[in-house]
Order: sequence, then structure tokens, then C-alpha cells
Amino acid sequence: MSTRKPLVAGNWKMNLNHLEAIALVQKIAFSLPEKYYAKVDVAVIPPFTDIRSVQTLVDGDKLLLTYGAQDVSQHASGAYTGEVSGAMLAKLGCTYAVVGHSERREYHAETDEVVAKKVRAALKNDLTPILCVGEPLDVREAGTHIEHTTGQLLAALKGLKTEQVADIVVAYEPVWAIGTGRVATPADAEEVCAALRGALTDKYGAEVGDGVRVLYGGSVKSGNIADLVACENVDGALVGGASLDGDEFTKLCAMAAGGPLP
Ligand SMILES: O=C(CO)COP(=O)(O)O
Repeated sequence: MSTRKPLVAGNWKMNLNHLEAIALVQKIAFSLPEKYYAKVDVAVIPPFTDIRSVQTLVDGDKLLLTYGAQDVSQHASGAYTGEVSGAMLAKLGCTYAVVGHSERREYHAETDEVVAKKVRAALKNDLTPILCVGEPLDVREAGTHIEHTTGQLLAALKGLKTEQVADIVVAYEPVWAIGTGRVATPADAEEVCAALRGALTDKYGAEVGDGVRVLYGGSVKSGNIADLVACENVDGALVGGASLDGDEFTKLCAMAAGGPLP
């Protein structure tokens, strides 16, 4: 376990309307005692349409969890139908913006260049990008997953200043482990997370490499999170399916904080 505080972020993907979002956030807030937040940062990443409701609840009840968006436009404003800008998300109190998720790379043809622009758009608006990288199965089978993921990472950060890179979160999400129930072993996760950190250290120095949180994502559950965060270079998780169930997500957060719920 490292000295970096773990982050557990629940990526709801395209699930739950704003009323269901309120119910789930209330459930998490009620179930996870406040003391756990000293040991784990907890975030929810709902669809855009839910964010205002989550903001109202978090502000109104002074909840300790934070929230973010699943994507951010590379553009600042203007004639970009369907896009949502970083400034709009910042105004809604978002802490994070997920950038470069494999589902966006695959279904929306997001290239490394687009992902790099989105990282900048997030940082420009004081949103912490959760930059996702990860290899598909054929790359894993070819054994070139380290080159693939470090290449994605460095491409997305191209041209940024060291202090900007210090503000990001990286998420390693092997595509073959997303939604498949096939979780990477802790050794698999550690191998890539350590390599990603090594690439950051080489390029931006030890302070950045030691400070940036590198999460693992892909079929994370309450039953496997402890072994993942026990790895030196795994600083939490980006959770899909298991984040939609309040009891399961709460248990998962508690395990990431080092112990089960009372
Ligand atoms: O893509 C993911 C989180 O962003 C992982 O999804 P699952 O946890 O459902 O495998």
C-alpha cells in the first residue's frame, strides 16, 4: 500500500436517471460512515443529466463524496451540438472529468489527439482529468501492453507543463477486463500501473511520478478491491457495474479504506 490516498470513482456510464441518481447518492451517504473518508476519496461519475441533482444533494447535505463527468468537450464553447464544456461542468461543482475512456475511444472514435485536447480542456477549468488508458485483448496477447498503455499516456499529456501533469489521475483499464467479469490479477494491474508511474517519473520527475494517483478499472468488486489496492502502485479504482448498487459500492469503498463496514 502506498502513501497516496486511494480514490474510488464510480463510473455509472449510461445508467440511472436523475431521480435514481439522488436515491443512489443518498444510499451511499447513509451507508458509508464519515470516518472512512479520511482513508479513501469517494466519487461518483453520473451521466450529464444527473449532475445538477447530485450537486444539489452534495451541497445541501454537505456530503463528503465528490463527483464528476464522464466526458468533457475539447472545445470551450460554440456551435458543437451535443457537447458539454469544461466551464459548464466546473460551474456544476464537478471535481473530475473522465477522459479517454475505452468506450469513447472505441464507439466515438476518440484518438490520442482528441484525448489530449480533452485533458487540456479539463485542466483549464480546474477539473481533474481521470485519464483512461488500456489495451485491448489482442495487444495483451501480443505482450505489448506496456508500450501500448505508456504510449497512450504520454500522447495524452503531450505539451503539458510538469505542474499540470501533477494534477491528473490516471486509470489503467484493460479493455478485456471491462464489464466481462474477467478482472486482471493484482500482479497484472501492478505491472502496468508501475510502468505508467515509471513513465511519468522518467518524463516529469519523481515528485510527479510519486504523487499522481494511478487507478485500476475492470470488473472491480468489493471482493477483489483489497488485493488490488494492496499493490504498491494501485491507488484505487474506477468502478463500472459495481458502482450502480449502493450496498456493493459502499462495501467496496470501505474495503479500499482498509477495512469492512462495521
Ligand atoms: O469501464 C469501467 C469503469 O470505467 C469498468 O467497468 P466494470 O467495472 O463494469 O468492468
